Amino acid sequence: MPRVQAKGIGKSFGGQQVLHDVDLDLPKGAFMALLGPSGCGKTTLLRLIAGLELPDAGELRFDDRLIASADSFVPPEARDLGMVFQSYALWPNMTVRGNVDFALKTRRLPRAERRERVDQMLQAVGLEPLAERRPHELSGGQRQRVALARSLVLRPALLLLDEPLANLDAHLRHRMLAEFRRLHAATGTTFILVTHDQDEAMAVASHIAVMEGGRIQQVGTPEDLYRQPATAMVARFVGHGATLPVEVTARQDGICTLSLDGAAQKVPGLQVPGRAGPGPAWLCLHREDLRLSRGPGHFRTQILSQSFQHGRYLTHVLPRGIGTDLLTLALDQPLPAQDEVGIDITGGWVIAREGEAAPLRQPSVPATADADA
Ligand SMILES: Nc1ncnc2c1ncn2[C@@H]1O[C@H](COP(=O)(O)OP(=O)(O)OP(=O)(O)O)[C@@H](O)[C@H]1O
Repeated sequence: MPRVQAKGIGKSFGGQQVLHDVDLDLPKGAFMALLGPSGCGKTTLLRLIAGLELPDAGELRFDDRLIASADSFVPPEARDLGMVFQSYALWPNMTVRGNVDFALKTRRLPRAERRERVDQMLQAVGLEPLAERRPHELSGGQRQRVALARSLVLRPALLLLDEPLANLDAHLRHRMLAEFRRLHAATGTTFILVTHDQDEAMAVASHIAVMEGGRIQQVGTPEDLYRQPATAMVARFVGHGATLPVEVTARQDGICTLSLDGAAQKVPGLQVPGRAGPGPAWLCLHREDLRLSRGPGHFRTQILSQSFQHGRYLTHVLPRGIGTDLLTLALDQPLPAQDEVGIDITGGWVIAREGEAAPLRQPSVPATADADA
């Protein structure tokens, strides 16, 4: 279970730089999600870790071992890793058992040991009853489990998962996420999952690296990213957040005093935890930081739409004259669209506005509990 470290990784394709100075430090046994919008460089970073691409700059290490740099390269087959793709790439003419057994066979393991390992793996992913079926006789979720079993049967130190659930429906995705968590805990293998779906990343990962435009924006636990985003991009991307432009007037003991920055409304004297000193800042909000006010509230908003979900009315409102982000509240009652309502701010997190231009460079990743196990 290697610690995976990337330092200053750069990568271009035909003159287009797709990774810029990427630093990553992944503790042993972690479950990391590489999360970001389409085209931000997640798959390229994963392929570099796999050895399917070469970095133009920087270094990649597994523990203290140099795996790739401008002038050294350990080939994929010598990296002790498994990889699962969106397309499961199973052998269509082989049974489930045959697919899982195949790599062990090519490694010339004794028959009895192979049988035992395949049986264990099929049991672990719940495919024992389907062992003699061929891929075309399986559902998408079952095929995905064969692909997982086939990678894990080799007992790799590192498992790389590239959008492995993209072809599954929402129900199956949920079940497979639970399966990933269980297999991660049972095997102790370090997992790296590429996804553009923040709910998926939050559901499984012990650590998340948020990427945009080929750069790492922030690395941290799901809680870190949700409660203390480092940039406005992270604040908006993770946990369906929103940001309002504010002016911080003072900061003491981690509490910022601020006024909302709208032309139409000035709300001085709000106090919210955060990291920004005096000057322009973003107030990062989630729905639990907002409350419908009985009076004018901290600021006025216009109701744009409501939908009924999970027993509550999800209500999207547009602040009057403050920023451009829509805010979402979960209310117990329906309200007419176009109505103007006051909102109170009850929580949130404040970051400097220049934080957008200068993402955190050297993210520090707390070790997992079993990091050195
Ligand atoms: N082999 C290649 N040749 C040229 N350009 C490439 C190559 N691989 C990736 N790119 C470009 O690099 C950028 C990053 O691609 P990458 O696949 O890493 O993004 P991603 O974040 O995984 O996106 P998605 O979620 O859509 O898969 C994109 O602009 C893509 O077009």
